[in-house]
Amino acid sequence: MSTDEIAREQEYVSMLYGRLDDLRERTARRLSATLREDLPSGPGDSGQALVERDVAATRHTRRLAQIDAAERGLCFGRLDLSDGERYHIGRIGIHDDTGEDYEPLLLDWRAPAARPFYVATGASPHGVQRRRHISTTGRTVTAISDETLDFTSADPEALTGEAALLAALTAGRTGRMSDIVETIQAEQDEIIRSPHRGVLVVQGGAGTGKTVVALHRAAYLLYTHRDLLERRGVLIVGPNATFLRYIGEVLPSLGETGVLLATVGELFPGVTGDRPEPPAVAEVKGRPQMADVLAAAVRDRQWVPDEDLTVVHDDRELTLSPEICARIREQVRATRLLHNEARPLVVKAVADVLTRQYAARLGEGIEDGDDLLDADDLKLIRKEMLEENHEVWAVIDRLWPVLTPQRLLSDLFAAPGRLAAAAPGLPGRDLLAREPGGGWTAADVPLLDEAAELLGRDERAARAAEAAERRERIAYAQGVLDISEGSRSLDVDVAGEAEMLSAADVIDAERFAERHEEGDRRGVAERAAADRTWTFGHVIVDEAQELSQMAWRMLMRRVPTRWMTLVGDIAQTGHPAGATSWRAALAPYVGDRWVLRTLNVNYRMPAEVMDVAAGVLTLLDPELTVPRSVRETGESPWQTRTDDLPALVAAEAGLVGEGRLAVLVPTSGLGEARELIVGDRAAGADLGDRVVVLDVSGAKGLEFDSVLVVDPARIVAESARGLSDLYVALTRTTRRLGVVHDGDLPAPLAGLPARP
Ligand SMILES: Nc1ncnc2c1ncn2[C@@H]1O[C@H](COP(=O)(O)OP(=O)(O)OP(=O)(O)O)[C@@H](O)[C@H]1O
Repeated sequence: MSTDEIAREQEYVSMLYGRLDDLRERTARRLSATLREDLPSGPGDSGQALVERDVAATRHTRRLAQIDAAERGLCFGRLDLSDGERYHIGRIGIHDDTGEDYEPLLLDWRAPAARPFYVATGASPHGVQRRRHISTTGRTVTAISDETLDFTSADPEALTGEAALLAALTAGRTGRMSDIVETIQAEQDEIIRSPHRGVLVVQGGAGTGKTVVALHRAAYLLYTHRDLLERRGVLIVGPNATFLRYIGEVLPSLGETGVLLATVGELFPGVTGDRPEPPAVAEVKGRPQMADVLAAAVRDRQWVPDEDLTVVHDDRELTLSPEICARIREQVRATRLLHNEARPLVVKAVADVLTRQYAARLGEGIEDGDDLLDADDLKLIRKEMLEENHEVWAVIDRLWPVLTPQRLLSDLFAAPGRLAAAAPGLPGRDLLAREPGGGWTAADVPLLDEAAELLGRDERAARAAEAAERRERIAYAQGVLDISEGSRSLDVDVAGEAEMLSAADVIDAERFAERHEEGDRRGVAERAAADRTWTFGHVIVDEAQELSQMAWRMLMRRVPTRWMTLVGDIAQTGHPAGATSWRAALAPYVGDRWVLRTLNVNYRMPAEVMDVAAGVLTLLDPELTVPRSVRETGESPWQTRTDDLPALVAAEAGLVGEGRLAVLVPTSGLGEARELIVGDRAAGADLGDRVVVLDVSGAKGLEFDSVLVVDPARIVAESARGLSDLYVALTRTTRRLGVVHDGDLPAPLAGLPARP
């Protein structure tokens, strides 16, 4: 490329950076003006004004974040169209606001007009004559590469911007995923921009870009449907916390914040499902039958005694017979109210029975005793009974206890009798037995969510919690007013200051607290994370094949519109409760109403590694398509037997220089391997480190410059879906692959050459 051409692009790119600087400065000025704005002091106005000011400040802050995120690689492409038009493509849109026409100077990559940059081919040029990739370092243009689109280049398998793509794919890994806006491929673009408003399933082999495509789809949808999605939020579900950290920077680098990233174990507010548990137990908990088990467990807590229950009120013994208890239970159940919501009816029914009995006792032996008390007297007796008699409440609590999801579940797991009653025919039921306490597992979380659905709100507790929260807010507001009052007295020596009204003069703590309630200032993601009943605008699930049926039920409740993007690979299912077919996993929720897209090009592994992984894939399922690699490295995967793993690891780490090395070991040997290699059983999972030691489930979705797979035969033998785990392990590398064993190699690895 001629230096003149680079100089011309440099001029344009410098102009764009100049505009970006202007934009940044203007937005920062707007933000500070908004924050300095005086609020009206009239009592009725300031609440609304405060909310409006917050909305404007949030908008400016977000815009500033987007501008900052666009600094690196602001402009990366140019389209020359056959009609003579020319567009530069970049991370955000910039318009010429000095002229009348508001000409686009830079097209946001997500704008419809930018699409040909990703999808135009010789066979289908979309009006494009030339596509140019512009590389920059800082604000300096360092290279330009052009593709001319004509029918002589009509290869259907052609890659878009091959040089730029290969440069991205061969770059060393950093332990963090990067965005791919500069090199999105046509098959990926189709998914990112899909207009489908229901369930979109993206099936793709290892390394086909499912994760990165899902994240860019989130950015695209936020751009295209900003109003809706900023209000309702976008949820991205990933397989584990390490993975969420790995992908955590992609959306911020595209200027998008405020998306909630969570694992299934984090979707029940107030609980973190991170207690370890054997896969066989998680499998039982993930079965769809658990929904019936929980429903039965709730019914089981609605008790009818075998014998009379007695309570003493005012020295008189009152009884509730089993028949009366059964009748109350049937009548209350017939209302079909949820358990906690129905409890006030039980309270009322029990109190009525006991009050009538008590009144009858009072009247015993007195002529016309039945009519001794009028309705008001009965009301008073009932009130006293409920306010003062703990025995009455103890009986109600036995007949129909207030249940939290946590209490229902821990009581169920702790009592074999309760388990047997709720799950009479459930194979593997005994595996569920567990002492109370000790935290929750990821598989417990969908069960807690299901239980919350079955139990409903305990109105009294909810009102008490709301009242407590309100008292706290008022106390806080009082504190704020006290401070403003205090600081005023410090400032009075300024002339005329004493005449100024302070907040405390015009508003009391309670009203001040109310104002703060009006606009909940937390971001959408934060509010959604704290609210179990929040429903999202869009939900993206990565490694979706790993979700159990109970987890699907929970997720579906979070997105009643079913607008979801599910990405995964059926061949990589490792969890024993995970999916073996998309159809089976989704049928209960959407029937056949879902759309499938596949990704077939493997961007991660070189062909040499893919060849080895393909052997495992074919064994797993001969029907599955082997993804096509886009490059070769000339480095063959190898195998070795060694007693000195640390020395091997050190040698391999030396070969990848600044890159990342992962040692993947069987789960049962994880602590031992970490001790051996990094000197600490609890360390070795920090992706910022040059060497990490993980088991296969911990490496799901991640990638490294080099991978050592240790004891593959044990990896296969140990896990529920052994070959799938081996496939995952072999497909984590972008460059080098070594297999370490003690003489026992799974068949597809038997032909590997010895370590050079
Ligand atoms: N168009 C692209 N341009 C540059 N890099 C890409 C492109 N598509 C994918 N990649 C890179 O390929 C690698 C694999 O992508 P990703 O992790 O999204 O694949 P995956 O299908 O989720 O893999 P797996 O299922 O094996 O975890 C990543 O490094 C990603 O950045």
